[in-house]
Amino acid sequence: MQTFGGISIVNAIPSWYGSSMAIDLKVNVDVEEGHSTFQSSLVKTILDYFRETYNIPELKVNIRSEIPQMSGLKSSSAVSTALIAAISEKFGIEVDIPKLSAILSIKSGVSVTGAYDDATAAYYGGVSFTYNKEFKLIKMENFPEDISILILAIGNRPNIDLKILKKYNLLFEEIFKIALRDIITAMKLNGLAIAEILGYDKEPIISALKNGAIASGISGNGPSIFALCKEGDDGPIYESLSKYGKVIVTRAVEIGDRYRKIDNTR
Ligand SMILES: Nc1ncnc2c1ncn2[C@@H]1O[C@H](COP(=O)(O)OP(=O)(O)O)[C@@H](O)[C@H]1O
Ligand SMILES: O=C(O)C1=C[C@@H](OP(=O)(O)O)[C@@H](O)[C@H](O)C1
Repeated sequence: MQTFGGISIVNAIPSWYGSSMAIDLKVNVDVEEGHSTFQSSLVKTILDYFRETYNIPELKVNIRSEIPQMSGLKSSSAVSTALIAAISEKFGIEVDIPKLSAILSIKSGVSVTGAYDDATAAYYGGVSFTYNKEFKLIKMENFPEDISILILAIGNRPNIDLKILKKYNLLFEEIFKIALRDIITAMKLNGLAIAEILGYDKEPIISALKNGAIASGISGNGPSIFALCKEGDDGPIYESLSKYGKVIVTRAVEIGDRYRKIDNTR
């Protein structure tokens, strides 16, 4: 089963309201009967849930991922929705895939709110707007087509105290309201606020903005940085971000792209 990584529009930790967009970094997960030697805490929690609830046999899990881990690019939600989808398809079990992903992400300790915003975007594609406290999908829409997305992909997030974000609930609830009508302004405000609050180096962000980015900031809890620009304007931004590390140029994934790709192979 294929799902997608993503970048943040609004981080859901402060106010439970979150928004995330799917990008073209793919995760593919398949399962077969057998035994896995190593399982991350997230994978183990999902397998245990299905064994205990539906009495399925032991499974070997094969994960192929283009998403750097511990980087704020939604690796955990992409892996968890893809694994839940692969298991439910193999055994004909009907579940709400993004909701179960959120519940088991909290249980396994990899997520604070369950990241239902990330799970819906990872699974359906497009841009999600959610209220994670109630696993409520407020709306989904597509990202503007003529925007390029650059990512300074930085992995191995340092140990940061995420509880501090809760103090800023009113600010992020306001950013979420802005996101409902203006995704790009909200991404910029959210990305800058997260950088300030969590104490990340703002130099690459400032440099991207000076070189023509219409928005730049931290994705998720960081440390990865995104920059957006009009298609064709990416050259100077790419150069400026490259001074700090590996830059990925990617595109937004539209709602239902996964199904269109499957259809194309027929
Ligand atoms: N490619 C992967 N394979 C197995 N488990 C993964 C993978 N990516 C994420 N996870 C699980 O999710 C947890 C959190 O991953 P992380 O990369 O921090 O996610 P995010 O970028 O969504 O914050 C990891 O500690 C691991 O348990
Ligand atoms: O743990 C959580 O509930 C969340 C973690 C963040 O994402 P990352 O895990 O990608 O940092 C955030 O953007 C998301 O809205 C909610």
